[in-house]
Amino acid sequence: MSIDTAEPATGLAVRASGLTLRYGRKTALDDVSLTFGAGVTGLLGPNGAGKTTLLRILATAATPDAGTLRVLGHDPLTGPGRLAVRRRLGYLPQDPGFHTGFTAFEFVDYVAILKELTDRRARHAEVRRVLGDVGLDEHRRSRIRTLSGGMRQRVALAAALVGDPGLLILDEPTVGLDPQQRMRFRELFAELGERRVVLLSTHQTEDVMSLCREVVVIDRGRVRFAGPPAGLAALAAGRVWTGAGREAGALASWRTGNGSYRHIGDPPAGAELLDPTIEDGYLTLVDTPAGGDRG
Ligand SMILES: Nc1ncnc2c1ncn2[C@@H]1O[C@H](COP(=O)(O)OP(=O)(O)OP(=O)(O)O)[C@@H](O)[C@H]1O
Repeated sequence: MSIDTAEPATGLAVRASGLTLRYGRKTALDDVSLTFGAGVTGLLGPNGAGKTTLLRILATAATPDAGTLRVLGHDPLTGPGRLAVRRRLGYLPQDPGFHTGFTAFEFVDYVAILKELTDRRARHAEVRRVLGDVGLDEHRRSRIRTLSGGMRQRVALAAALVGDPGLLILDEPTVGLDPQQRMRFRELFAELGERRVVLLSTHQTEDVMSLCREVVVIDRGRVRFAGPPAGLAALAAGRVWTGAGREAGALASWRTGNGSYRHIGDPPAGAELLDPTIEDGYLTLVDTPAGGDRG
């Protein structure tokens, strides 16, 4: 795929090598190397894994203690490189820091001004376009403080989409959304990923399955997996089975809707094996308490 945001020689949009970031004694990212290009890349990992820290570095909101980085062909660790990346970036942070007295329109317009959209008419048309894309056109005059959590999330996404940036970095964009909206957002992200670079962190393995070309799993600051979603599921091949009751030796076990149990780990001889999902692959990678029961 030819995309104006990727490096012509490699087709890659982001190349990170040896990224390390410490908060005091806590190492949040530990020698992280990864590359990705156009399309939607998912970032999975347990709470505290380092996802937000990594996204903040890629979005030029944090500086690593060590490592090298190329984003859209620029080095964001230099002043000019940082500016060039920021001009082509849409970032949805975990905590967008709204001015809650603003209306949805005013907030997105404010972000559009910061993004250097100077022509008023064209800017307002762009603000209406992105509010429409996230299904908020009717609520554009509502003050943010009066909107629900899911609607605020949509305002934040609209702000990230302003100016049609070549690189979108989205920190848990579907959190707090109802199933209909989540579906709608998946469609939107898939469409954006056709001609843009989209990196999104999520706890939803369904998002990854339905959307992502590549998935990166991080745990305790380190990359544990990088590859296509099917490759993540394949990690659990031969390690998922079903049975009538609990199994103490399983890595994780849970009761499913039909009353049977699904287990991950080393199956006993003669076990009825199941096709693994991405979630199964993920659970074999990240630490789960032995015999962990997810209800
Ligand atoms: N400003 C900070 N000061 C100290 N420690 C921090 C700070 N920010 C993050 N951390 C720690 O760094 C680690 C990585 O945090 P990060 O927010 O990147 O994880 P995450 O994968 O995004 O988690 P979650 O899924 O819960 O959002 C965690 O142990 C966290 O407690």
